[in-house]
Amino acid sequence: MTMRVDAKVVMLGKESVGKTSLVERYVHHRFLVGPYQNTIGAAFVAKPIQVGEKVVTLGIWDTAGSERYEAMSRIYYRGARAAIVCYDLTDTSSFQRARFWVKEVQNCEEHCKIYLCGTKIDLIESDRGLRQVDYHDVQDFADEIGAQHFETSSKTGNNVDELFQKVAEDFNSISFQFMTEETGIDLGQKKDSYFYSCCHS
Ligand SMILES: Nc1nc2c(ncn2[C@@H]2O[C@H](COP(=O)(O)OP(=O)(O)OP(=O)(O)O)[C@@H](O)[C@H]2O)c(=O)[nH]1
Repeated sequence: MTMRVDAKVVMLGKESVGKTSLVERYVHHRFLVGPYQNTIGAAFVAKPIQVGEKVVTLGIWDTAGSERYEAMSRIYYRGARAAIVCYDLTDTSSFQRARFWVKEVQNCEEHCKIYLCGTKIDLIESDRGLRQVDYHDVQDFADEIGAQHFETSSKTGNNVDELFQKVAEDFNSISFQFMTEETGIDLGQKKDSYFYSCCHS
C-alpha cells in the first residue's frame, strides 16, 4: 500500500530520551517494556491525522540518538517541516543535547518548525526530586526560539496525542496560508519546492 505523505517530521534527541517510545505510543497506543533497544539508523512511519475536515499524513522519521549516528540524523531532518526535539526531564545532559539539535535545525532548515518535548513526566509525577530540567527554563528557551513546548509521558500517554496533533494542525494552517497567498499555485508543487530548499553542505 502506498500513502502520500504531506509533511516530513523528524524526531531528534540524545539516545534513550524516549523518541521511539513517543512514536510507538502515538501510532500504536502502546508502551513497550523490556530491555531498552537502541534505534539503529532510523525508522519511518506514516500516520494520517484528522485536522478539522482534512486529513494530514505525517511521515515520521525516528532517528538514532547515539552520537555515532549524528551525521546520519542530518540526512533525516533534511526537508523536514517539523522537528520534535526530545530531552529526558530526569537528565540535564539530554537538554544540552537538545540545544545542539535546535541549532542544527535552525541553521539548516529554515522552514522546519521546532517542538521541544520533555519526556518521562510520569517519573517526576511519582518522585518530584527526579526532575533535572526546569519547566520555566525550557519555556524561556522555547519563547526565544519561537518553539512550542510539551512535557509528555509515553508510559501513561500524557500529552502525546496533543503534541502530534499540534504538529499536524500547525502544518495545516501554514499550508493554508500558502494557498491563500498564492492562489492558482498547486499546493503540492509549492510544498515540494520547500522539501529541497535545505542546506546542501
Ligand atoms: N518511565 C518512562 N520511561 C520511558 C518513557 N519513554 C521512554 N522510556 C524508557 O526509556 C528508554 C529509552 O526509550 P527509547 O524510546 O528507546 O529511546 P530513544 O530516544 O528512541 O533511544 P535511541 O533509539 O537510542 O535514540 C526505554 O527503556 C523506555 O522504556 C516514558 O515516558 N516514561
